[in-house]
Amino acid sequence: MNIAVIGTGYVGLVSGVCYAELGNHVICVDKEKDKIRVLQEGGIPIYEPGLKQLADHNRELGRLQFTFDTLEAVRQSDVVIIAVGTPPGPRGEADLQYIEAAAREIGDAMNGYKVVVVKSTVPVGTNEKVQQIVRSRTDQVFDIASVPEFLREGSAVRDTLYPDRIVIGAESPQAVELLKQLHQSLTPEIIVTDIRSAEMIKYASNAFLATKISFINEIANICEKVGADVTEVATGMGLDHRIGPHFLQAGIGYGGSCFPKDTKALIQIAGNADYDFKLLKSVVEVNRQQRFGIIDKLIATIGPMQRMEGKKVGVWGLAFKPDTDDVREAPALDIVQTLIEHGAIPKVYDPVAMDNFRSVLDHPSIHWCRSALEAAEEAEAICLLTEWKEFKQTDFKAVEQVMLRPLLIDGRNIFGPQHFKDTQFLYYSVGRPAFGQGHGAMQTLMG
Ligand SMILES: NC(=O)c1ccc[n+]([C@@H]2O[C@H](COP(=O)([O-])OP(=O)(O)OC[C@H]3O[C@@H](n4cnc5c(N)ncnc54)[C@H](O)[C@@H]3O)[C@@H](O)[C@H]2O)c1
Ligand SMILES: O=c1ccn([C@@H]2O[C@H](COP(=O)(O)OP(=O)(O)O[C@H]3O[C@H](CO)[C@@H](O)[C@H](O)[C@H]3O)[C@@H](O)[C@H]2O)c(=O)[nH]1
Repeated sequence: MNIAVIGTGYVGLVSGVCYAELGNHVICVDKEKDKIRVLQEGGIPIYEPGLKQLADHNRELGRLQFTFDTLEAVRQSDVVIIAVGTPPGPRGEADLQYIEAAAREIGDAMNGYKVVVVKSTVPVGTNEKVQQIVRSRTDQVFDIASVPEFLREGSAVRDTLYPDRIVIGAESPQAVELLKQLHQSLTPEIIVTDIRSAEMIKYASNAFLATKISFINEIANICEKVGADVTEVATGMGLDHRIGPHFLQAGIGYGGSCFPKDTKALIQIAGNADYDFKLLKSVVEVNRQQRFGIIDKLIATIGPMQRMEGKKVGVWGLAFKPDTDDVREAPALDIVQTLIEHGAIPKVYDPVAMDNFRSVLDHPSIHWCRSALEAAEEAEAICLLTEWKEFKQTDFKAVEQVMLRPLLIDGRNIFGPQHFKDTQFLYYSVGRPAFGQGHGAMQTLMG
């Protein structure tokens, strides 16, 4: 099949590469010329494990191309996939300007029957809007379909090649048939729905996962007060098949380009339909507060924020999750900002997200470090915000030597007591008892 993908970001690029891997001819389009130039020269503009090898392989086979010429790409294709961004507008609603522009460009390029697929996450009714826009600019016959994307950054290639399910929202049997053919080798779990339900499945899935995270984070907060361990609680809950073990990892809450924006967009979608989505509003509020639990623990150990002036605090991890360079809505942005506001000196380190972080939050107080150890030097505390594998292998005896005070506040619960048994470390995490020297401090925290 000949496929054009409009928008070569995290979703468009991974999807394009994977569709090529299935044997299709794919041409990926983007407006950002620098991005396309990097891709045309054999590079990959994002950090995503396994993507470069797969892209190289398909480039060599001549099945994968990159262009900024939408007209040319659409004309060569039977299926046109829209994967542009749908960022949050001022009230949290999805901003559809990129979707609408892409629809206009596709309409202008139509030269025969095509299926136009919306893969971007869009509010219910958007596919109909795309259909109207394309229709208003061409007499050619075409069909529209919603095929929402469920990949996660950091495991995007695997998620795309081995998805739990494919959702096809379409009315036309011809479009359904073509899209079933395109996806049939990926999974037997292909569900065909009406377009509006497909659009809703995406938001409902993300909102549900976000709810699980905020739920376990509230349980963690209660565990801290009553002296229970949230990791034991989550294990015990997760063994019930009706609950399942996934997305019960307590910590500083969810970030990223999807959960924060999609939960707020669904609240707006509900509001526009005159429905007050109270549960989801609480999920968002719990998540907003959760990241500041790190700051509360710093205060409980180092002292009030007024006393943070000039104190160095190591920050391990800036990306919103490991194995990505994406910092969109990363908890680290709020935490580093709060440290700066109180006069502290954040010494930050991330294996891949340093440049992206600096492009969003640059400040003279921030020390940009080349290693986790450098970020720990002369620090009063380390805040671990992203569970990168390299942090799990830390030699804490070496880290202890370079810190002013061996204190680790782990926002992702990645360590156990054995990591600190031969050290002077005081260790805090989320929803678990403290280990090490400072049990007294934990009692203070628990009030
Ligand atoms: N990032 C994820 O993990 C993920 C997963 C599932 C779904 N989604 C959804 O997929 C969509 C895309 O997300 P993303 O993270 O890939 O966004 P992104 O910002 O990484 O990429 C979007 C790309 O579209 C390009 N673009 C915008 N208008 C264009 C146009 N008219 N023609 C060509 N290119 C254009 C931009 O330059 C950008 O490179 C969003 O709706 C998002 O909610 C994202
Ligand atoms: O138990 C958990 C699981 C995740 N997280 C956090 O939740 C956020 C999102 O993580 P994850 O879902 O793994 O990454 P995303 O790439 O944001 O993927 C989500 O958002 C995508 C965009 O819509 C969807 O396609 C995916 O299905 C959905 O999982 C990250 O900050 C994680 O640290 C937790 O705090 N606890």
